[in-house]
Amino acid sequence: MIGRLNHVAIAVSDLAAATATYKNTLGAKVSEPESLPEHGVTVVFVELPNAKIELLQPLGEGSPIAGFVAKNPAGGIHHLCYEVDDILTARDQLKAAGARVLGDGEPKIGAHGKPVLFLHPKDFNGALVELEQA
Ligand SMILES: C[C@@H](C(=O)O)C(=O)SCCNC(=O)CCNC(=O)[C@H](O)C(C)(C)COP(=O)(O)OP(=O)(O)OC[C@H]1O[C@@H](n2cnc3c(N)ncnc32)[C@H](O)[C@@H]1OP(=O)(O)O
Ligand SMILES: [Co+2]
Repeated sequence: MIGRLNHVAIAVSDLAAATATYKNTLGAKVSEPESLPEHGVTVVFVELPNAKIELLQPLGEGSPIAGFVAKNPAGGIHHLCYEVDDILTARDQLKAAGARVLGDGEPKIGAHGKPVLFLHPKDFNGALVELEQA
């Protein structure tokens, strides 16, 4: 069902500092920051030849990553995003298999303008999974 790895997300408390590390120390190509209030995050994408790294900073009240950043003040790997051909078919198969789809179960438009869903980390070996429609 899952296809390409789209991105690995790293949650941080200081997005500007993390962006500078990727740009200046690791020599990567980085995007401008983008605020996504409906996701409670501000994101910067690091463009690698074969995938992206998504740097995330909490945005606003009730950010879904606030607890994670509080527990990991130095930052930490937050989720893996896999591409799927049809997000609703994937969701329904995963629900039937007993996986917990987070939120209200309806896809939201993600950072790339495509529908995304999240799956509970405890159902996937401790790793939060994002699905993005290819
Ligand atoms: C823009 C978009 C895009 O790319 O297009 C994005 O990525 S937006 C990216 C931001 N949006 C999301 O992450 C949306 C989906 N995420 C969520 O709904 C939330 O982050 C949850 C996954 C439910 C976790 O929320 P929260 O930490 O507040 O809940 P909690 O404290 O009850 O945590 C429940 C248990 O899960 C663990 N836990 C929490 N976050 C985790 C993570 N990222 N990876 C692995 N485990 C994690 C906690 O340590 C705890 O374990 P113990 O019980 O063992 O202590
Ligand atoms: Co993501």
